Amino acid sequence: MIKIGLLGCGNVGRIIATHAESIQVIAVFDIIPGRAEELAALCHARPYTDFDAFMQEDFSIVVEAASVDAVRYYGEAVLRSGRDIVVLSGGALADDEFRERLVDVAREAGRKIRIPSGAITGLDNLKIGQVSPPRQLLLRTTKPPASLGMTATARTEVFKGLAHDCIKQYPKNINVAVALGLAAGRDADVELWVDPAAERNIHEIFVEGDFGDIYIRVRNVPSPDNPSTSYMAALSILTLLKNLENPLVVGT
Ligand SMILES: NC(=O)C1=CN([C@@H]2O[C@H](COP(=O)(O)OP(=O)(O)OC[C@H]3O[C@@H](n4cnc5c(N)ncnc54)[C@H](OP(=O)(O)O)[C@@H]3O)[C@@H](O)[C@H]2O)C=CC1
Ligand SMILES: O=C([O-])CC(=O)C(=O)O
Repeated sequence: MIKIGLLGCGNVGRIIATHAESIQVIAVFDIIPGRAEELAALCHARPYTDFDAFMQEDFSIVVEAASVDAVRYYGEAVLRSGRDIVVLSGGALADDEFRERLVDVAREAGRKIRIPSGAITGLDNLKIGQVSPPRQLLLRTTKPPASLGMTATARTEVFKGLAHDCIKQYPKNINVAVALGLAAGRDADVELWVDPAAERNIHEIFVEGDFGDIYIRVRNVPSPDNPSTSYMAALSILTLLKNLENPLVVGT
């Protein structure tokens, strides 16, 4: 069974801890002591609020479900310790300098940085963009206003521009756009909308290239404890972990 260290004991952390069937959560880390203790009790792990102490535990992979800042603070140390890292807050990698350094560290350490598909689908074959760059790569995301901590009486566009700029303004809401760009090999265009009539987090992906064109619409159920995070994101991590040691690899 894969032994994991869980970095972040919020909404996604809780779902992972309560569905840990093909994995063993050894240790959990959060800046808030009560959250770490509560989650540790759920999955019989040990709780930590001190990162260095957390890293002394016996796990082979760290699952980050915390924040863009957490990836920046701890990503390098995880890789240098000889562990892989699953990064859900992939927005951290929108910063070219940081991403290149992290990839260099991973290469030197012989480890992997794994970006799950998270709250969208289609990342597998969007990687064809690395071979044949797409002419269009657009993510249109629509969320209930409360997800972004705002109120609105009508459908409103709150951001239009590039993913690497959008993530600076909305680090808890648009990690998906950065993942999309990392897969396709170019920064994605983003439209971020709030809609008081929206009951789901909707991600629409538009791609056009030499291969033809793609339209994907994902209508995600918000997570029980954090409406800005779709439930699919936690399922995506659980699936990634379940397949880590499977010799049969499906998808590009
Ligand atoms: N790529 C994708 O498709 C998706 C990415 N995400 C991202 O995944 C992450 C986790 O989501 P979710 O579980 O819903 O978020 P939550 O806010 O519910 O949980 C995150 C937890 O991590 C803690 N935390 C934040 N920063 C640090 C840090 N530096 N060190 C230790 N603990 C920290 C938070 O504490 P505090 O509350 O005090 O900040 C909180 O307890 C978010 O960044 C989210 O944006 C989510 C969905 C999809
Ligand atoms: O990408 C993110 O940060 C979160 C998101 O949009 C979702 O969960 O639907």
